[in-house]
Amino acid sequence: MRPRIHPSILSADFVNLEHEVGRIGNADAVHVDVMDNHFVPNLTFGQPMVERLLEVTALPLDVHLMIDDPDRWAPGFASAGAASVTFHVEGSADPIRLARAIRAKGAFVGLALKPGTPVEPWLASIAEFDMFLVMTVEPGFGGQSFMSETMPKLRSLADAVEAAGSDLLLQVDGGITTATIGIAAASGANTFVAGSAVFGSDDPNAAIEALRVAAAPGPEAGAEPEDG
Ligand SMILES: O=C(CO)[C@@H](O)[C@H](O)COP(=O)(O)O
Ligand SMILES: [Fe+2]
Repeated sequence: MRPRIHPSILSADFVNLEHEVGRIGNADAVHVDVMDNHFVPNLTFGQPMVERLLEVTALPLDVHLMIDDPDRWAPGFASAGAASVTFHVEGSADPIRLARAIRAKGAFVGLALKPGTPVEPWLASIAEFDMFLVMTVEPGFGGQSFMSETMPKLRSLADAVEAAGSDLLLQVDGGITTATIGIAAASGANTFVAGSAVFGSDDPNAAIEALRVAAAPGPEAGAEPEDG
C-alpha cells in the first residue's frame, strides 16, 4: 500500500481553514483533532467544524476524538459525514459497542491508544475496527517529539494484522517528520498523521510528497538490479 499521509489541521491557521485545506491537495485525508479540555488539556473544535469543512474540501475527513465519553459523541461525527472516526480506548465505556455504532452510521472506525496503553487486550478484536491509531506522543498538542518506545506496540499490531490477513490501517500520530516516518513505517505503520511537518512548510504539498518518499521502503540491501 502507498503510504497514506493525513495532515493535521491542528497546525493550520484556524482563521483561514478553507485556504489551509486548499494547500494540501496531495493529501489522502484531512486529520481533524477534536479536543475537549477534559480528556486532554487542550480545546479545539467539534462537530460543526467537521460539517463546515466538508463543504469546502473534497478530501475525506479523518476525525481523531480526544474527548471524554466518546460513546455519546462519536456516532454524531459519523452521521455528519466524517470518513473515519477514531476514539480513544481510554475514554470509552464499551469500545466494541461504540465501534459497531460508528460503522452502522457508515464511517470507518479507528481505535486510538495513548503511548502507555497496551494493545494486547485488543489484538483478538481487530476485525471490529478499520484502523488502529498508535499515538507517538501524549495526545493534546502538535509539535512534540516522536516517541520511538511505542514502536514495539505497533509491531505487535502489524504482526496480528498480517496473521489475520486483514487490511486494517495502522496509523501513527505525533512527531512524524521525514526523519521519523521511516522508523514508524519499518514497524508496520501505513497511515501517517503530520501536523507541523506539513503546515509548517512553505509548500505543504511538497512536504506531503517528501513524507511519502521517506516512508517508502528503500531498495532491498544487497538486491541485484534486474537485466534488460
Ligand atoms: O493528535 C494530535 C496531538 O494530540 C496530532 O494529530 C497532532 O496534531 C500532530 O502534530 P505534529 O506532532 O505532527 O506536529
Ligand atoms: Fe491527532
